[in-house]
Amino acid sequence: MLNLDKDADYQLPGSPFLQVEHLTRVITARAQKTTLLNDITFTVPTQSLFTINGPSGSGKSTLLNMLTGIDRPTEGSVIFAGQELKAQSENALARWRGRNVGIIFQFFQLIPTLTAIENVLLALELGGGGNLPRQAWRERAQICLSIVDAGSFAQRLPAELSGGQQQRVAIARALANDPPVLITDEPTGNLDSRTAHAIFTTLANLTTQGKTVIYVTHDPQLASLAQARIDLLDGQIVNTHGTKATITSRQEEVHS
Ligand SMILES: Nc1ncnc2c1ncn2[C@@H]1O[C@H](COP(=O)(O)OP(=O)(O)OP(=O)(O)O)[C@@H](O)[C@H]1O
Repeated sequence: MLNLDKDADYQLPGSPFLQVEHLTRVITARAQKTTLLNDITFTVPTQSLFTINGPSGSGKSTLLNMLTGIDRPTEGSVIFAGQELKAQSENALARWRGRNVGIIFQFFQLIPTLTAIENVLLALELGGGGNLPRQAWRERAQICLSIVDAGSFAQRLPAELSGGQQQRVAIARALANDPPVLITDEPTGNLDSRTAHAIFTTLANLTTQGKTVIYVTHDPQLASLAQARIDLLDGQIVNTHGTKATITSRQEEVHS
């Protein structure tokens, strides 16, 4: 199990929270090899909002699955708060994910028969309650909803909420166990542009509360609002901003 050391250097804003080194993912099917990711190297600064941007098919989801330990690299490594992910067993990775990573999806994936606060409480139940005693969970769930301006929706079912409101509840759910990092896959892809910007701002504000947010999007305009980002194309990094990364196609180190 990965235990985060609250005093370690990676907790300082701007230091690397996540390091991805020479990551390659190759799939072999019927004797044919397909390279989905090719020699990806970058770092995500602690307490930043970091975007991974690229068009459909560029490798964003493949990369996310490596960052969350759902899939394993063919070569290279993912170093999360100083510890390499692939060194752990599947069970240990699943437990680690439950405690350390809040995941937010494009289609919210709230349980339709549970109210907003019950959805957050379920995350506490599944994630062990973030080291809080059970009697403190309801208060914690309400705080998480309030942090993302969803406190007044606590007793509503998902069907009684707009898309943006549902996504706020989903962010509250991701915060429930107080993970240091939130990973979001096209969280605004299903929302109109005004709501998308509001959700982006909400996620960006969480960096001031100690969270590192990794935000995957195909929207270059939203991506450009982030403090740091990489742009992917055909499984390679083609552009980078605000972080140390290697542009694969040119094979050069960039410090910006
Ligand atoms: N299991 C697989 N077998 C073969 N090819 C795959 C597999 N998974 C993904 N791919 C291919 O790898 C490339 C990257 O896919 P990926 O889903 O990571 O892209 P993406 O940027 O997330 O796209 P989108 O924005 O449409 O979700 C695509 O060309 C896809 O067809």
